[in-house]
Amino acid sequence: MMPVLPIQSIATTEERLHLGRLIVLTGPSGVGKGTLMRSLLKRHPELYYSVSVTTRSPRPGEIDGKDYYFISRSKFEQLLAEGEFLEWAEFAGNYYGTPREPVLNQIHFGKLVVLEIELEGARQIRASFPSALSIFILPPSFDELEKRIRSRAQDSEEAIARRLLRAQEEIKAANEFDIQIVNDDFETALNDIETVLFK
Ligand SMILES: Nc1nc2c(ncn2[C@@H]2O[C@H](COP(=O)(O)OP(=O)(O)O)[C@@H](O)[C@H]2O)c(=O)[nH]1
Ligand SMILES: Nc1ncnc2c1ncn2[C@@H]1O[C@H](COP(=O)(O)OP(=O)(O)O)[C@@H](O)[C@H]1O
Repeated sequence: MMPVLPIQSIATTEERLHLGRLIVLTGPSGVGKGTLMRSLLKRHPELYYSVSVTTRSPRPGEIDGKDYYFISRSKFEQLLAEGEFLEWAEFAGNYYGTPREPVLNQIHFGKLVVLEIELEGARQIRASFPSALSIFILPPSFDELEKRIRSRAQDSEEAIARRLLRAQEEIKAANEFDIQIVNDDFETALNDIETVLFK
């Protein structure tokens, strides 16, 4: 049997990353990142989706440990101080972060790891891991983006307004990322992502 070594003793963070691949999916809130991600995972169960930590309250139907790890602000700040996040950001009044170790371990074992994160976090990943592949999802129009956020009907009017304001800024950053995909027709966008990842 192969001896099981702690990952930390095998390689540095950057060396570990070169053994697998890190994919970043970003774009404004409501553009369809989560829906695309769920379909992608159904079609490709071999992908590893990194479950984020957040201080936002769970929405109806969301499951702790599956959609997010829901934690308090003070716990988040403690984890942050302990260096437990690969990246993190404050978005619409809440903290979000990617747990470091599970992601690095999966990459080390050769998995394709996918992060679905907002702009600031995506920028941090680009800066710390230049070998990561980043995909920016664009809406067909701003009006359509607003419709999608409203149709979800799970956020307060204030939260919707904050997301829309932020979305305008985020869309301007699309060109910073390796690939831009417009999520107009859902199947087409999903196929485009698959082409980037697997072909
Ligand atoms: N930086 C960062 N952003 C995250 C993380 N997890 C989720 N997000 C982003 O935070 C934003 C808000 O997420 P959420 O509250 O679930 O709302 P929704 O994506 O609009 O449904 C989205 O743009 C997510 O992609 C994370 O770990 N780090
Ligand atoms: N291509 C599409 N056409 C129409 N509606 C879409 C499309 N993609 C996603 N949606 C819808 O838009 C809303 C926001 O999608 P969601 O995945 O929650 O976005 P995000 O994770 O980027 O915030 C959902 O109601 C979803 O069903």
